[in-house]
Amino acid sequence: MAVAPTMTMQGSLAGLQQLELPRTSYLGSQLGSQFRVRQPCVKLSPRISSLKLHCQVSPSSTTLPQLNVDISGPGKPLQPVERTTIRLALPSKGRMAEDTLGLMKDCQLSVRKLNPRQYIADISELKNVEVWFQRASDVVRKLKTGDVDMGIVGYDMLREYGEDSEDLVIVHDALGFGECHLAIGIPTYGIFENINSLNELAAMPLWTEDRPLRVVTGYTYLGKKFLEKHGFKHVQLSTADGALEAAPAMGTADAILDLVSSGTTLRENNLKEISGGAVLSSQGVFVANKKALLERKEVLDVAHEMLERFEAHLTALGQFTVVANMRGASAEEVAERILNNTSYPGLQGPTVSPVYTNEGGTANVDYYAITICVPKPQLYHAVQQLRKAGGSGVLVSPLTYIFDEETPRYRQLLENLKA
Ligand SMILES: Nc1ncnc2c1ncn2[C@@H]1O[C@H](COP(=O)(O)OP(=O)(O)OP(=O)(O)O)[C@@H](O)[C@H]1O
Ligand SMILES: O=P(O)(O)OC[C@H]1O[C@H](OP(=O)(O)OP(=O)(O)O)[C@H](O)[C@@H]1O
Repeated sequence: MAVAPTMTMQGSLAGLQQLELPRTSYLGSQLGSQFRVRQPCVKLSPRISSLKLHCQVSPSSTTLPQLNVDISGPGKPLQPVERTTIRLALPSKGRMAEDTLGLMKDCQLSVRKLNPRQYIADISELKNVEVWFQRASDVVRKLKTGDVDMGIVGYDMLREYGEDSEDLVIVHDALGFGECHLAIGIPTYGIFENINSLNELAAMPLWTEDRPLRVVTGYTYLGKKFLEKHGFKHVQLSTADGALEAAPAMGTADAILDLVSSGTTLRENNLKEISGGAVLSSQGVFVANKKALLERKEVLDVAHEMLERFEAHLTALGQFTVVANMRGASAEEVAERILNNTSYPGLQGPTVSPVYTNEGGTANVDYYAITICVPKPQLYHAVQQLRKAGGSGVLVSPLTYIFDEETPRYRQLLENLKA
């Protein structure tokens, strides 16, 4: 992809209050070339003296070029134009994109892209919500600036690009996909053969100002903080976009700092993890811009609804409803038998209800139906316990959603917003 030179518009912005860049507009006539603009709308201060437009263009490309707008001059920072729509940013590619859309679908949130080439979609169940597909790093950046209100991203990316910003607040911290950890990897051979902990790595006399420990990583913010905190004095961090595991064998780095999931990539490249070398554990998280939640009730309401749907689905994952009939003297007696003889009483306790038969149209108080909820690995054990306690006709069905009372996560969110 060819990179176009930076273009600068100077001196023409004297009285310009607002520059509208609708998604579909072309700035061709002004710039002498055609650019489709992503940034929907920005407001400029009249004190701004120059506008720089950088972009990547490929005449043959079918994808939309990215346009970044930098403002120079003594102007005030850009203020996003007030908008009434609620923006949700989702990862545009890779495993996180697929898993995120899978979660949304499982929660009955249908993300509809009007056109596969577009970066925007809607959700039929959530009116007034715009979905913007972005690279993970941009999801975080745009959450920070308030250009989007909510987003889903890996916790690793949130920490790396969020840079501990107070403008971001986690609404759900465990979406159940993208599970991995960020860790140091060093060679299993050569001078590292007997190095098995971070302390041992830091204490190697080899590292000096002239010959620092060279670490290649996509996580320079987290990596720098982590290594400094653990007493590394002479470190040189470099970045690469992928295949970091090749760097030590190529001789371009001593160690890597990258994501590990199964550990296969490390192993197959003769690298190992070391004790104390894990920076953080990560999985998909649901994040929001704090100001948007505090100042726009409609954003908080949508975040609440999405949180409830996520919780209901994730709590139910791997749980089964078990229904059995049981003879008994009374509902209380049956409930007591369940509580005393089984390990799975249900959410608050067993549901016990009388079974009505056709005989004479009266309640047959001898039989009760009981309902409990059991995690998948314990299913067979639970059925055995129920049978022992007198249960028969046991029916098992998977649970789709568990909507509990107000979720602890929502209470926590409200607390965090007060802080
Ligand atoms: N091996 C893995 N197992 C599980 N989750 C992973 C793994 N590798 C990465 N992830 C998670 O998926 C996210 C995206 O990783 P992936 O490698 O798919 O992105 P990418 O396509 O390289 O991203 P981009 O190019 O947009 O920066 C990571 O930030 C992390 O949260
Ligand atoms: O422990 P493992 O299960 O082997 O996974 C770890 C690998 O997964 C990620 O790469 P990915 O497969 O996303 O490719 P990438 O290097 O292009 O990001 C990560 O960067 C590691 O290389």
